[in-house]
Amino acid sequence: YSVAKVYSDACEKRPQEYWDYEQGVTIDWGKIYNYEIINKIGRGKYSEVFSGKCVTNDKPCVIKVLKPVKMKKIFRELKILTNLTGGPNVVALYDIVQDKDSKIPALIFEEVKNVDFRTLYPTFKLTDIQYYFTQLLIALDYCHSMGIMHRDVKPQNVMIDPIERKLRLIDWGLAEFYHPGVDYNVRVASRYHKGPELLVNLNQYDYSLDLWSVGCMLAAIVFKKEPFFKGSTNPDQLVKIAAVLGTKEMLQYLAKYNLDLPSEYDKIMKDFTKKPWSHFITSETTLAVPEMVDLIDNLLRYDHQERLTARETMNHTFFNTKYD
Ligand SMILES: CN1CCn2c1nc1c(Br)c(Br)c(Br)c(Br)c12
Ligand code: NA
Repeated sequence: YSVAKVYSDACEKRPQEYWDYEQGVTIDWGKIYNYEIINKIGRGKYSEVFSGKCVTNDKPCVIKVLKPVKMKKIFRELKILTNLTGGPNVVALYDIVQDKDSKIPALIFEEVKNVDFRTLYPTFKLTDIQYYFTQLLIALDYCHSMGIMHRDVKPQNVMIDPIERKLRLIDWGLAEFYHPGVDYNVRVASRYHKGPELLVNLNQYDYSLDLWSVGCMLAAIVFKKEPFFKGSTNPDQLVKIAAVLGTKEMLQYLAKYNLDLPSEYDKIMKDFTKKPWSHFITSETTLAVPEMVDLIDNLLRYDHQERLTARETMNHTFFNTKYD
């Protein structure tokens, strides 16, 4: 049994209609003809994404056309977006429209002039990491305080416009409301950013899952290894984590929660010694200052209960140190 260290009552202290998306959502549908598609900018498992224009005010927008999935999942994303929109560094939802014949909903968002992380991150100095990760943590502390886990934090879902120094957390399609004691689906997040809890079927996870993903993002930037844990399959993802955090430590983690190592690991798990973070420091990793290494060490913990919360992370010495 595991309960979130913070914000465990965020949903129960709000009215049922705040978090209960099962009973459907009253959608105030906008007009699809108010929006023009300009071109396709992305496609995912659950959606196709286009740059667009709002014809009433000539403002650029992003149009996320949902692929036909269960209405329950659509209701969940809509409820979460309407609860969070307007919150700090959460992508703003402008409108919800429906394609007449296909009935498929499309979400209209504010546009972020995003620069791809593979291009942007290598340019980061310590001051940029301090600035942008503070903005990301503000978004995460906000959604966690609103009783919502994002569950898909990764560079592809963090839009950054370096000109305006604007950051927006996007893609709330896997986000979920947190209730203590609920067993959640472990098939969430994207492989390289999946927390150990998802890989050992610890279903009663919480907001701290998102902080594992933040740790993965920081380690990849600072140790110049994108992604930091690169599993070829979900089971291999845990092997890659154990190769760094240690196998003995993993077994101690499993024992604490009375979990057995799922059988798919029998043939692939090896007996790894825990690596000190100094193992990843080279003459190239100039960003790996002691405060950053300590921060990563306090995020990349097997045990989700040991990880820093979003608020604790923002208050870590790394963010309060002046680097020239
Ligand atoms: C695949 N790409 C590239 C840029 N970009 C993509 N998906 C986006 C979504 Br969903 C939103 Br909402 C916003 Br805002 C931006 Br910008 C997006
Ligand atoms: Na989105």
